[in-house]
Amino acid sequence: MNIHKKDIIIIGCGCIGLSAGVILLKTGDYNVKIWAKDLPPNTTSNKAAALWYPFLSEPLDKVGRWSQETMDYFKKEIIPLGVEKTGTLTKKVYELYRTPRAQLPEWSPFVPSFRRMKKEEMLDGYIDGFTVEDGFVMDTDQYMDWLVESFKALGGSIDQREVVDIREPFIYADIVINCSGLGARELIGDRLVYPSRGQIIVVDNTRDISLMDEEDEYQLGYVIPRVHNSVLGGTNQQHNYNLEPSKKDTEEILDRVAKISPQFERKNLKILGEKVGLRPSRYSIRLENEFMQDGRKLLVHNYGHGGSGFTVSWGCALDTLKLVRKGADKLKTSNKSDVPWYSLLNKRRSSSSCSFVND
Ligand SMILES: Cc1cc2nc3c(=O)[nH]c(=O)nc-3n(C[C@H](O)[C@H](O)[C@H](O)COP(=O)(O)OP(=O)(O)OC[C@H]3O[C@@H](n4cnc5c(N)ncnc54)[C@H](O)[C@@H]3O)c2cc1C
Ligand SMILES: CC(C)CC(=O)C(=O)O
Repeated sequence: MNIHKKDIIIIGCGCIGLSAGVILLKTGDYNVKIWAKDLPPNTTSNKAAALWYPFLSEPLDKVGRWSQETMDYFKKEIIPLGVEKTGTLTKKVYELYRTPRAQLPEWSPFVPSFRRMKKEEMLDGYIDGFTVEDGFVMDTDQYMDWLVESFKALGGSIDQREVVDIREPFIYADIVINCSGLGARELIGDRLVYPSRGQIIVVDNTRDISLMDEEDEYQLGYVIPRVHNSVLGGTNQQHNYNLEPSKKDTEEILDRVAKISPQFERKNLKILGEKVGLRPSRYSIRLENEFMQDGRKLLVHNYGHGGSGFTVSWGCALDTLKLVRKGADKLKTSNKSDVPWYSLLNKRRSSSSCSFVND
């Protein structure tokens, strides 16, 4: 531990916490520890498809910028390392519609390669669609393992521990980054974050393009070919905490992808497994500073990424670094005469729970 560097504790070891940790460590200015209740492969992140595609996350202008910054980061820092190392493949992304779409996705101006699909690219039964020529897809477990390895190689350390009181990590560090995903509901009492249950089916590899029929944002039909297998999806069931795969959902997903193209009919597929994850949904991704203990401690919130955690991860990590730099300069130094803050713990417990500021 280098005493000239500021200590930072990140709560959360999903794609958001790990990406933030890598960016902070790359500056050389911080000692960074991750504290997390669940580690890969037992995080929501590990249940993702995962495709670069902004989905179920707001605000769309910021999601557009974060998605483009993430795409740039993947192109410069991850794709060149090779698919064997990171499990990441560049992938054309197609979104198909059976009805005409007047409205382009609001994030599209931020993605130069975004365009409407040409007639000749359409599949039977579809009359409109969009494509992103330079998207990418990750074999999620392999990518998460690479993220953990990268974080540790930069000097980061990971403690598997649950944080019951948000004030606890501040005993050890003046700066804490809250990347707790859905856990923010309990950790800081943010009832605005809620689960959107997603179920996927892992199958033997299919044809080499990503296809999504998003006619209905709750009953999704998508096929995402990855390095070692393909993912079929999906569901979007709000406020549903069930982590067990549902037979009914599997059947309905198989029916939906069969409608995309006959090649995805059940008889042509070999099912390898099913996964369920609870997307940390929120009306708006929370990425902001909160000063604690009379301005002596800095809590940076980075949670609520819904269906886009991987798609915005590096853009949000770069903004987290900006927030840390901005916030650290404003921190009041604790002087000796101060009452040690943890002696307020009991007093504090009798007052209202941790408040949080809406965006
Ligand atoms: C089926 C499915 C498919 C998806 N597909 C895609 C996709 O194709 N592309 C895409 O971009 N996104 C996709 N997503 C969304 C993506 O998975 C999420 O947005 C992302 O995983 C959120 O990352 P996170 O790090 O915030 O959360 P998580 O991965 O849930 O990590 C949260 C971490 O915080 C820890 N934690 C929480 N509370 C506490 C506490 N009190 N104390 C200590 N630790 C705590 C947890 O243990 C965990 O380590 C998909 C999601 C699902 C479910
Ligand atoms: C292909 C994507 C729409 C999948 C996704 O982001 C999700 O299911 O959350």
